[in-house]
Amino acid sequence: MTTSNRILLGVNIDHVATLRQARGTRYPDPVKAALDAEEAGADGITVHLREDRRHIQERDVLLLKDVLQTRMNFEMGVTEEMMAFAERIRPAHICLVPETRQELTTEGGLDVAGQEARIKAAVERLSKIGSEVSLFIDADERQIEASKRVGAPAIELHTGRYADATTPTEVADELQRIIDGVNCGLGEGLIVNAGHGLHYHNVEAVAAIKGINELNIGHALVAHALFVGFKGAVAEMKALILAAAKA
Ligand SMILES: CC(=O)[C@@H](O)[C@H](O)COP(=O)(O)O
Ligand SMILES: NCC(=O)COP(=O)(O)O
Repeated sequence: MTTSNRILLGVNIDHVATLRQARGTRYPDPVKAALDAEEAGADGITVHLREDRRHIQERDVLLLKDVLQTRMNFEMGVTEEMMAFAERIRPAHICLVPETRQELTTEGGLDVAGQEARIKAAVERLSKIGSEVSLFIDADERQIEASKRVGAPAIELHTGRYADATTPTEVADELQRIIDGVNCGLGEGLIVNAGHGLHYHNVEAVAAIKGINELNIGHALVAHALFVGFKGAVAEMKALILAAAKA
């Protein structure tokens, strides 16, 4: 079981593309944001190519594939279209996420336990191209154990409920759920990542959980970048999570 306090920052650049798509312009370019993020200390770049293409486009992923110095974490729904695209791109990491067109954002984790055969087949197929496959799931023992059974080497725990919690009791309960999930995942021998809805005011408690490998953060970084620039936003977040992990 890993109890290292080294923690990685995966920078999600989806919402740089959201701004571009809002006007159909060429700017801001998520590829430029990715390169700035790397210069500012990002350990990897996360992109979610949604079925509805509301932010990231194929063009972005193809360019990133050629220019990234770190590694790509490619988030995708479990569809034939995305499986074929991933096989073409061969990203270092693939995170399988649940997806619906109507949702405002990724509202819950992938139901691995409810569709083990389908997810197992996807994990096996994507592992063949050399990608490390992770499953974006709720911090729920049933889902974590199912993730292990389907052969995924990694999981990413959905921190959205923690981020949305409003009362101190709710926040404490949701944080405890994540802590239990991390320990359960590590106990199963999985690499445990976490993300969604993390920002400058709620990230430290999650970064302080021993054994978390990587936090994927996007929306808050893009928002803060409006005021301090993308490099500044990434550097601030990186400093915050490293300090919390060491404390
Ligand atoms: C899976 C995940 O948590 C991120 O990809 C996030 O979903 C990106 O933002 P949107 O959900 O707004 O597309
Ligand atoms: N997988 C979570 C992610 O990549 C970033 O989510 P958010 O910080 O944009 O909510």
